[in-house]
Amino acid sequence: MKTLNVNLPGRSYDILMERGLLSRAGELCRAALPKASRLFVVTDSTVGPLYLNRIIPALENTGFETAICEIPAGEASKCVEQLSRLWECMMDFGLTRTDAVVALGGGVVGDLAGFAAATILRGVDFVQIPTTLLAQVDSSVGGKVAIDLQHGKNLAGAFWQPRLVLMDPAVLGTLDDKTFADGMAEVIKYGCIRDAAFLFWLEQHPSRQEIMADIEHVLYTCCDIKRSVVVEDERDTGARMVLNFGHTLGHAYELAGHYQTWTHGQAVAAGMVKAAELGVAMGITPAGLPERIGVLLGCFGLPVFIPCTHADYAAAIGLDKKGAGDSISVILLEEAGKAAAHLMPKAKLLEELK
Ligand SMILES: NC(=O)c1ccc[n+]([C@@H]2O[C@H](COP(=O)([O-])OP(=O)(O)OC[C@H]3O[C@@H](n4cnc5c(N)ncnc54)[C@H](O)[C@@H]3O)[C@@H](O)[C@H]2O)c1
Ligand SMILES: O=C(O)C(=O)C[C@@H](O)[C@H](O)[C@H](O)COP(=O)(O)O
Ligand SMILES: [Zn+2]
Repeated sequence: MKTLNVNLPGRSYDILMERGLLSRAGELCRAALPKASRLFVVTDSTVGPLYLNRIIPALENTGFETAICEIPAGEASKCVEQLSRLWECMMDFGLTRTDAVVALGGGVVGDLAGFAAATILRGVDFVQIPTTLLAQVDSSVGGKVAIDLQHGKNLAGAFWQPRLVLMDPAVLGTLDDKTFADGMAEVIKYGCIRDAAFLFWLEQHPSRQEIMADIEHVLYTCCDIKRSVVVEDERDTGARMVLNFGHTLGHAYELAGHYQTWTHGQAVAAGMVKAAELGVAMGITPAGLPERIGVLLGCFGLPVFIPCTHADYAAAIGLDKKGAGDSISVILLEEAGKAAAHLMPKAKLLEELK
């Protein structure tokens, strides 16, 4: 089993990766949650029918009492109505402060269940069991939990670290190609921002089949980068901002498509290419890098361009959490494998996007 530790003071936790780990969820949750007797399992309408029959017996066989809450699959569930439904169901179940929440699903389930855990009874423990590639390489690690508001993406949330992250790469076998590709957008992001050798390795393995043949290497590399960045800057005030490469513009594309036309992974893909082009125009990113990233994204069927109005760009820039007054930190590539935040006036960024 591969293990990484997210070493944060008072809330350090392990990320465990191994094929077949789902069946060992009971013993592993028991070790991480010694005081818990009840586990509130949140999943979605696609993942539940696929994997609950393995998780629930594993949890109950180690003495946990469980309740299940299934949300409709999809981004629309990252909303205040589903959050409130989870809160009420947790109270129906009799959840106490020593109990815990289990998020079994993709980034939507993890973000929503994590925020419910952060807020119910002023905070209970939670465990992430990510089932998409995106959730395994990114959203299950680092403690950003949130829901979307009508104004925009992830606008109500918290920093609330899980007690344990359990990754079973075997579950990726049931993903459709489009959802697998969404995860590849974030995988490619890690190569762009922190690891030129990994970016090169991805270029030598440009298909789902080749990635899956070495999936433990991919999960470990991405989670190790995320772990190191989060440990340096848990609250996203400096170093962590590089994880947002492609996201300011990506969130604009998600907003422009009302969170239905473009998935998060697709929007981030196009956002990374646009941010790289912006970097070239500003003399920060080497020429040719946007095309290089675009070719790799294209190998997985990800979009390299998404049309967006000036008004949608303006709205997303105004809501971006990297904003400070009239300025915003824009994440640009200084070379392949090296990203940095550049503070600039929001008006100048908007001008550059014209
Ligand atoms: N918290 C963070 O740090 C962070 C990081 C990146 C993304 N996110 C958020 O994550 C969300 C996107 O996550 P996502 O791409 O996992 O989307 P998702 O959770 O909507 O999952 C995508 C689809 O795959 C299905 N699915 C999940 N696991 C499956 C499996 N093993 N087999 C078959 N189908 C499966 C789901 O039911 C859903 O229909 C966005 O809301 C994004 O903002 C958060
Ligand atoms: O963990 C982070 O930090 C990230 O920025 C990871 C992103 O991939 C993720 O999409 C995150 O949810 C974006 O957060 P936000 O602060 O831009 O809402
Ligand atoms: Zn993201």
